[in-house]
Amino acid sequence: MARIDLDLAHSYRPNPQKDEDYALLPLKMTFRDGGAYALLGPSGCGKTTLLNIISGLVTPSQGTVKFNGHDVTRQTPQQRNIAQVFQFPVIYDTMTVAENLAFPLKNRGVAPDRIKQRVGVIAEMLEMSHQLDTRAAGLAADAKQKISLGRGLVREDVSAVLFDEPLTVIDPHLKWQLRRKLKQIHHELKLTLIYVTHDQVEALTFAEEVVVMTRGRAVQIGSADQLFERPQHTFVGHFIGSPGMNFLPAAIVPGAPEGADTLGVRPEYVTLAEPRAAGALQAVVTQRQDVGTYWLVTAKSGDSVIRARLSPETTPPAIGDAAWFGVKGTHTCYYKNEELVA
Ligand SMILES: Nc1ncnc2c1ncn2[C@@H]1O[C@H](COP(=O)(O)OP(=O)(O)OP(=O)(O)O)[C@@H](O)[C@H]1O
Repeated sequence: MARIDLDLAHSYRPNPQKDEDYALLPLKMTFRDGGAYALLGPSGCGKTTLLNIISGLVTPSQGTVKFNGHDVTRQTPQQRNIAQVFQFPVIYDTMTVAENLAFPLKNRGVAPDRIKQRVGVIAEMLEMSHQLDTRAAGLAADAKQKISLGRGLVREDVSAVLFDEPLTVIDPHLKWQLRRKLKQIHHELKLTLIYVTHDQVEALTFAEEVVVMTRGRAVQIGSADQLFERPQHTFVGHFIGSPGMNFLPAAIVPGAPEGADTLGVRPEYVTLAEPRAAGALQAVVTQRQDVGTYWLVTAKSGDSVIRARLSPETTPPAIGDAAWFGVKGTHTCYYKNEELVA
Protein backbone atom coordinates (compact mmCIF):
# COMPACT_ATOMS: atom_id res chain seq x y z
CA MET A 1 0.00 0.00 0.00
CA ALA A 2 1.17 3.51 -0.61
CA ARG A 3 0.84 7.07 0.46
CA ILE A 4 0.37 9.09 -2.73
CA ASP A 5 1.63 12.66 -3.13
CA LEU A 6 0.62 14.73 -6.15
CA ASP A 7 2.14 18.04 -7.12
CA LEU A 8 1.16 18.57 -10.73
CA ALA A 9 -0.97 20.05 -13.50
CA HIS A 10 -2.16 18.56 -16.76
CA SER A 11 -3.10 19.84 -20.17
CA TYR A 12 -3.95 17.66 -23.15
CA ARG A 13 -2.85 20.61 -25.36
CA PRO A 14 0.76 21.22 -26.40
CA ASN A 15 1.07 24.88 -25.32
CA PRO A 16 -1.42 25.61 -22.56
CA GLN A 17 -1.91 29.33 -21.89
CA LYS A 18 -5.27 30.01 -20.24
CA ASP A 19 -6.93 28.16 -17.33
CA GLU A 20 -9.36 26.62 -19.85
CA ASP A 21 -6.46 24.88 -21.61
CA TYR A 22 -5.87 22.73 -18.52
CA ALA A 23 -7.80 19.55 -17.71
CA LEU A 24 -6.19 19.88 -14.25
CA LEU A 25 -4.99 23.20 -12.84
CA PRO A 26 -1.95 23.09 -10.55
CA LEU A 27 -2.80 20.98 -7.51
CA LYS A 28 -1.02 19.57 -4.50
CA MET A 29 -2.61 16.77 -2.54
CA THR A 30 -1.85 13.69 -0.46
CA PHE A 31 -3.75 10.43 -0.26
CA ARG A 32 -3.02 8.72 3.04
CA ASP A 33 -1.83 5.11 3.04
CA GLY A 34 -4.93 2.96 3.63
CA GLY A 35 -7.42 5.82 3.20
CA ALA A 36 -10.72 5.67 1.27
CA TYR A 37 -11.17 8.65 -1.05
CA ALA A 38 -13.69 9.77 -3.64
CA LEU A 39 -13.08 12.19 -6.50
CA LEU A 40 -16.44 13.91 -6.98
CA GLY A 41 -17.57 16.45 -9.53
CA PRO A 42 -19.67 17.02 -12.63
CA SER A 43 -18.84 15.63 -16.06
CA GLY A 44 -15.65 17.08 -17.54
CA CYS A 45 -14.21 18.44 -14.26
CA GLY A 46 -11.08 16.29 -14.54
CA LYS A 47 -11.82 13.31 -12.28
CA THR A 48 -10.84 10.61 -14.77
CA THR A 49 -7.74 12.56 -15.80
CA LEU A 50 -6.65 12.71 -12.16
CA LEU A 51 -7.35 9.00 -11.63
CA ASN A 52 -5.43 8.06 -14.78
CA ILE A 53 -2.48 10.18 -13.66
CA ILE A 54 -2.43 8.31 -10.35
CA SER A 55 -2.58 4.94 -12.14
CA GLY A 56 0.01 5.86 -14.78
CA LEU A 57 -2.30 5.65 -17.80
CA VAL A 58 -1.71 9.40 -18.30
CA THR A 59 1.59 11.23 -17.64
CA PRO A 60 1.03 14.73 -16.23
CA SER A 61 2.28 17.51 -18.52
CA GLN A 62 3.99 19.07 -15.50
CA GLY A 63 4.90 18.02 -11.97
CA THR A 64 5.26 14.73 -10.15
CA VAL A 65 3.46 11.72 -8.70
CA LYS A 66 5.12 10.09 -5.70
CA PHE A 67 4.31 6.76 -4.05
CA ASN A 68 5.77 6.49 -0.55
CA GLY A 69 8.11 9.35 -1.40
CA HIS A 70 9.43 7.76 -4.63
CA ASP A 71 8.93 9.55 -7.92
CA VAL A 72 6.76 7.27 -10.12
CA THR A 73 5.70 9.93 -12.65
CA ARG A 74 7.12 8.02 -15.63
CA GLN A 75 6.18 4.52 -14.43
CA THR A 76 3.48 2.34 -16.01
CA PRO A 77 0.46 1.08 -14.01
CA GLN A 78 2.21 -2.34 -13.77
CA GLN A 79 5.38 -0.80 -12.37
CA ARG A 80 3.34 1.23 -9.90
CA ASN A 81 1.48 -1.90 -8.88
CA ILE A 82 -1.98 -0.40 -9.26
CA ALA A 83 -5.30 -2.24 -9.58
CA GLN A 84 -7.96 -0.38 -11.53
CA VAL A 85 -11.69 -1.12 -11.88
CA PHE A 86 -13.46 0.54 -14.80
CA GLN A 87 -17.06 1.48 -15.55
CA PHE A 88 -17.71 -1.70 -17.51
CA PRO A 89 -16.69 -5.27 -16.64
CA VAL A 90 -13.20 -6.33 -17.72
CA ILE A 91 -13.27 -10.10 -17.26
CA TYR A 92 -12.66 -13.33 -19.17
CA ASP A 93 -15.98 -14.78 -20.30
CA THR A 94 -14.58 -18.26 -20.89
CA MET A 95 -13.24 -18.54 -17.33
CA THR A 96 -15.21 -19.35 -14.19
CA VAL A 97 -15.76 -16.77 -11.46
CA ALA A 98 -12.99 -18.39 -9.38
CA GLU A 99 -10.53 -18.38 -12.30
CA ASN A 100 -11.30 -14.73 -13.01
CA LEU A 101 -10.69 -13.76 -9.39
CA ALA A 102 -7.51 -15.83 -9.28
CA PHE A 103 -6.08 -14.33 -12.46
CA PRO A 104 -4.30 -11.24 -11.00
CA LEU A 105 -2.74 -13.47 -8.32
CA LYS A 106 -1.62 -16.17 -10.79
CA ASN A 107 -0.03 -13.45 -12.90
CA ARG A 108 2.06 -12.42 -9.92
CA GLY A 109 3.13 -15.98 -9.15
CA VAL A 110 1.26 -16.31 -5.86
CA ALA A 111 1.25 -19.89 -4.45
CA PRO A 112 -1.86 -21.96 -5.35
CA ASP A 113 -3.05 -22.53 -1.77
CA ARG A 114 -2.75 -18.82 -1.02
CA ILE A 115 -4.69 -18.03 -4.22
CA LYS A 116 -7.46 -20.42 -3.20
CA GLN A 117 -7.72 -18.84 0.23
CA ARG A 118 -7.74 -15.28 -1.07
CA VAL A 119 -10.31 -16.02 -3.81
CA GLY A 120 -12.50 -17.55 -1.10
CA VAL A 121 -12.28 -14.44 1.08
CA ILE A 122 -13.09 -12.05 -1.77
CA ALA A 123 -15.93 -14.20 -3.12
CA GLU A 124 -17.46 -14.31 0.33
CA MET A 125 -17.22 -10.54 0.75
CA LEU A 126 -18.95 -10.04 -2.59
CA GLU A 127 -21.49 -12.79 -1.85
CA MET A 128 -20.35 -14.83 -4.84
CA SER A 129 -19.20 -17.98 -3.02
CA HIS A 130 -22.03 -20.02 -4.53
CA GLN A 131 -21.01 -18.94 -8.05
CA LEU A 132 -17.30 -19.75 -7.93
CA ASP A 133 -17.54 -22.56 -10.50
CA THR A 134 -19.97 -20.73 -12.81
CA ARG A 135 -18.62 -19.64 -16.18
CA ALA A 136 -18.61 -15.81 -16.34
CA ALA A 137 -20.19 -15.78 -19.82
CA GLY A 138 -23.60 -16.77 -18.47
CA LEU A 139 -23.77 -14.11 -15.77
CA ALA A 140 -25.75 -10.84 -15.77
CA ALA A 141 -23.94 -7.50 -16.21
CA ASP A 142 -23.97 -6.67 -12.50
CA ALA A 143 -22.55 -10.05 -11.49
CA LYS A 144 -19.80 -9.55 -14.07
CA GLN A 145 -19.05 -6.14 -12.60
CA LYS A 146 -18.85 -7.71 -9.15
CA ILE A 147 -16.15 -9.99 -10.56
CA SER A 148 -14.31 -6.89 -11.83
CA LEU A 149 -14.52 -5.37 -8.35
CA GLY A 150 -13.23 -8.64 -6.91
CA ARG A 151 -10.31 -8.72 -9.34
CA GLY A 152 -9.45 -5.19 -8.24
CA LEU A 153 -9.51 -6.14 -4.57
CA VAL A 154 -7.96 -9.61 -4.64
CA ARG A 155 -4.28 -8.64 -4.41
CA GLU A 156 -3.02 -7.59 -1.01
CA ASP A 157 0.24 -6.08 -2.24
CA VAL A 158 -1.12 -3.32 -4.51
CA SER A 159 -0.16 0.33 -3.99
CA ALA A 160 -3.80 1.38 -4.40
CA VAL A 161 -7.08 0.27 -5.97
CA LEU A 162 -8.65 2.83 -8.29
CA PHE A 163 -12.32 2.78 -9.27
CA ASP A 164 -13.74 4.77 -12.17
CA GLU A 165 -17.54 4.99 -11.73
CA PRO A 166 -17.63 1.22 -11.08
CA LEU A 167 -21.33 0.99 -10.21
CA THR A 168 -22.70 2.50 -13.45
CA VAL A 169 -24.02 -0.82 -14.80
CA ILE A 170 -25.40 -1.98 -11.45
CA ASP A 171 -29.13 -1.67 -10.75
CA PRO A 172 -30.09 0.85 -8.03
CA HIS A 173 -30.90 -1.63 -5.26
CA LEU A 174 -27.69 -3.63 -5.66
CA LYS A 175 -25.79 -0.36 -6.06
CA TRP A 176 -26.82 0.61 -2.55
CA GLN A 177 -25.68 -2.75 -1.20
CA LEU A 178 -22.37 -2.66 -3.04
CA ARG A 179 -21.56 0.84 -1.82
CA ARG A 180 -21.94 -0.34 1.75
CA LYS A 181 -20.06 -3.51 0.94
CA LEU A 182 -17.11 -1.55 -0.46
CA LYS A 183 -16.99 0.50 2.70
CA GLN A 184 -16.93 -2.67 4.79
CA ILE A 185 -14.29 -4.21 2.53
CA HIS A 186 -12.16 -1.11 3.02
CA HIS A 187 -12.37 -1.56 6.78
CA GLU A 188 -11.37 -5.20 6.49
CA LEU A 189 -8.65 -5.00 3.84
CA LYS A 190 -7.19 -1.57 4.69
CA LEU A 191 -6.31 -0.89 1.05
CA THR A 192 -5.79 2.63 -0.30
CA LEU A 193 -8.96 3.15 -2.36
CA ILE A 194 -9.68 6.05 -4.73
CA TYR A 195 -13.12 6.17 -6.25
CA VAL A 196 -14.33 8.44 -9.08
CA THR A 197 -18.00 9.37 -9.21
CA HIS A 198 -20.32 12.24 -10.11
CA ASP A 199 -22.86 10.98 -7.53
CA GLN A 200 -22.59 12.72 -4.16
CA VAL A 201 -24.44 9.96 -2.28
CA GLU A 202 -22.02 7.39 -3.65
CA ALA A 203 -19.02 9.53 -2.72
CA LEU A 204 -20.26 10.42 0.74
CA THR A 205 -21.23 6.86 1.75
CA PHE A 206 -18.03 5.31 0.51
CA ALA A 207 -15.24 7.73 1.29
CA GLU A 208 -13.60 9.00 4.46
CA GLU A 209 -12.52 12.02 2.48
CA VAL A 210 -14.02 13.46 -0.68
CA VAL A 211 -12.11 15.59 -3.20
CA VAL A 212 -14.66 17.94 -4.79
CA MET A 213 -13.67 19.08 -8.27
CA THR A 214 -14.95 21.66 -10.70
CA ARG A 215 -13.44 22.80 -14.00
CA GLY A 216 -10.04 21.24 -13.45
CA ARG A 217 -9.73 22.41 -9.88
CA ALA A 218 -9.91 20.49 -6.60
CA VAL A 219 -11.83 23.03 -4.51
CA GLN A 220 -12.07 21.09 -1.25
CA ILE A 221 -10.90 17.84 0.33
CA GLY A 222 -12.90 16.90 3.36
CA SER A 223 -15.19 14.53 5.23
CA ALA A 224 -18.92 14.47 4.50
CA ASP A 225 -19.41 16.59 7.59
CA GLN A 226 -16.85 19.23 6.60
CA LEU A 227 -18.27 19.50 3.09
CA PHE A 228 -21.74 19.95 4.47
CA GLU A 229 -21.00 22.29 7.37
CA ARG A 230 -18.13 24.40 6.04
CA PRO A 231 -17.99 24.41 2.24
CA GLN A 232 -14.67 26.11 1.42
CA HIS A 233 -15.94 27.20 -1.98
CA THR A 234 -19.45 28.14 -3.14
CA PHE A 235 -19.29 25.29 -5.68
CA VAL A 236 -19.10 22.78 -2.82
CA GLY A 237 -22.10 24.39 -1.12
CA HIS A 238 -24.05 24.24 -4.33
CA PHE A 239 -22.99 20.73 -5.41
CA ILE A 240 -23.30 18.91 -2.06
CA GLY A 241 -26.72 18.73 -0.45
CA SER A 242 -30.24 18.33 -1.71
CA PRO A 243 -31.10 21.01 -2.53
CA GLY A 244 -27.73 22.79 -2.30
CA MET A 245 -26.80 25.76 -0.16
CA ASN A 246 -28.66 29.08 -0.48
CA PHE A 247 -26.48 32.00 -1.59
CA LEU A 248 -27.61 35.55 -0.85
CA PRO A 249 -25.91 38.95 -1.00
CA ALA A 250 -23.94 39.24 2.27
CA ALA A 251 -25.56 42.59 3.11
CA ILE A 252 -29.09 41.17 2.89
CA VAL A 253 -29.10 40.93 6.70
CA PRO A 254 -26.93 43.16 8.92
CA GLY A 255 -23.69 41.95 10.50
CA ALA A 256 -21.74 40.38 7.61
CA PRO A 257 -17.96 40.20 8.17
CA GLU A 258 -15.84 42.86 6.44
CA GLY A 259 -15.21 42.10 2.76
CA ALA A 260 -17.68 39.18 2.47
CA ASP A 261 -19.85 39.44 -0.62
CA THR A 262 -22.04 36.34 -0.22
CA LEU A 263 -23.90 34.68 2.63
CA GLY A 264 -24.36 30.91 2.39
CA VAL A 265 -26.89 28.96 4.42
CA ARG A 266 -28.06 25.40 3.94
CA PRO A 267 -31.84 24.88 3.51
CA GLU A 268 -31.65 22.64 6.61
CA TYR A 269 -30.60 25.65 8.73
CA VAL A 270 -33.12 28.20 7.44
CA THR A 271 -35.87 28.71 10.02
CA LEU A 272 -39.25 30.40 10.16
CA ALA A 273 -38.76 33.59 12.17
CA GLU A 274 -40.81 36.26 13.91
CA PRO A 275 -41.35 39.45 11.88
CA ARG A 276 -38.23 41.67 11.95
CA ALA A 277 -36.29 39.15 14.08
CA ALA A 278 -32.49 39.62 14.07
CA GLY A 279 -30.82 37.70 11.23
CA ALA A 280 -34.13 37.20 9.43
CA LEU A 281 -35.42 38.57 6.16
CA GLN A 282 -38.81 38.76 4.57
CA ALA A 283 -39.52 36.76 1.42
CA VAL A 284 -42.57 35.80 -0.59
CA VAL A 285 -43.29 32.07 -0.78
CA THR A 286 -43.37 30.82 -4.36
CA GLN A 287 -43.44 27.06 -3.80
CA ARG A 288 -44.29 24.61 -1.05
CA GLN A 289 -43.65 20.89 -1.44
CA ASP A 290 -44.42 18.09 0.98
CA VAL A 291 -41.39 15.82 0.47
CA GLY A 292 -42.55 13.34 3.13
CA THR A 293 -39.79 13.71 5.71
CA TYR A 294 -39.75 17.52 5.39
CA TRP A 295 -41.40 20.53 3.78
CA LEU A 296 -39.42 22.23 1.05
CA VAL A 297 -40.40 25.89 0.92
CA THR A 298 -39.08 28.24 -1.77
CA ALA A 299 -39.36 32.00 -1.33
CA LYS A 300 -38.13 35.12 -3.15
CA SER A 301 -36.70 38.29 -1.67
CA GLY A 302 -35.85 40.72 -4.47
CA ASP A 303 -33.62 38.75 -6.84
CA SER A 304 -32.65 36.21 -4.19
CA VAL A 305 -34.18 32.77 -3.83
CA ILE A 306 -34.29 31.06 -0.44
CA ARG A 307 -35.02 27.38 0.07
CA ALA A 308 -35.91 26.06 3.50
CA ARG A 309 -36.24 22.46 4.66
CA LEU A 310 -38.79 22.63 7.44
CA SER A 311 -39.79 19.81 9.77
CA PRO A 312 -43.00 17.95 8.88
CA GLU A 313 -44.57 19.17 12.14
CA THR A 314 -44.30 22.82 11.02
CA THR A 315 -47.21 24.55 9.37
CA PRO A 316 -45.39 26.14 6.47
CA PRO A 317 -46.46 29.51 5.08
CA ALA A 318 -48.77 29.37 2.07
CA ILE A 319 -47.79 30.31 -1.48
CA GLY A 320 -47.99 34.10 -1.82
CA ASP A 321 -47.38 34.73 1.93
CA ALA A 322 -44.67 37.23 2.87
CA ALA A 323 -42.96 35.21 5.60
CA TRP A 324 -39.81 35.86 7.67
CA PHE A 325 -36.90 33.46 7.32
CA GLY A 326 -33.97 33.21 9.71
CA VAL A 327 -30.81 32.90 7.60
CA LYS A 328 -28.15 33.90 10.09
CA GLY A 329 -26.94 31.54 12.79
CA THR A 330 -23.99 29.42 13.83
CA HIS A 331 -24.15 27.44 10.57
CA THR A 332 -24.08 30.46 8.28
CA CYS A 333 -21.01 30.76 6.04
CA TYR A 334 -19.60 33.89 4.35
CA TYR A 335 -17.78 34.02 1.03
CA LYS A 336 -15.63 36.46 -0.88
CA ASN A 337 -15.01 35.73 -4.58
CA GLU A 338 -16.46 32.22 -4.06
CA GLU A 339 -13.99 31.38 -1.24
CA LEU A 340 -15.03 30.89 2.41
CA VAL A 341 -13.95 33.79 4.62
CA ALA A 342 -15.96 33.25 7.81
N1 LIG B 1 -7.60 12.15 -24.12
C1 LIG B 1 -8.02 13.42 -24.07
N2 LIG B 1 -7.62 14.33 -24.99
C2 LIG B 1 -8.03 15.61 -24.94
N3 LIG B 1 -8.86 16.10 -24.00
C3 LIG B 1 -9.30 15.26 -23.05
C4 LIG B 1 -8.92 13.87 -23.05
N4 LIG B 1 -9.52 13.27 -21.98
C5 LIG B 1 -10.25 14.24 -21.36
N5 LIG B 1 -10.12 15.42 -22.00
C6 LIG B 1 -10.71 16.71 -21.58
O1 LIG B 1 -10.25 17.01 -20.28
C7 LIG B 1 -11.28 17.53 -19.46
C8 LIG B 1 -11.48 16.64 -18.22
O2 LIG B 1 -11.97 15.38 -18.65
P1 LIG B 1 -12.14 14.12 -17.65
O3 LIG B 1 -12.56 12.95 -18.48
O4 LIG B 1 -10.93 14.00 -16.81
O5 LIG B 1 -13.36 14.61 -16.76
P2 LIG B 1 -14.36 13.78 -15.86
O6 LIG B 1 -14.62 14.64 -14.70
O7 LIG B 1 -13.80 12.43 -15.61
O8 LIG B 1 -15.63 13.69 -16.76
P3 LIG B 1 -16.57 12.42 -17.06
O9 LIG B 1 -17.28 12.13 -15.78
O10 LIG B 1 -17.46 12.94 -18.14
O11 LIG B 1 -15.64 11.33 -17.51
C9 LIG B 1 -12.52 17.60 -20.35
O12 LIG B 1 -12.60 18.91 -20.86
C10 LIG B 1 -12.22 16.61 -21.45
O13 LIG B 1 -12.87 16.98 -22.64
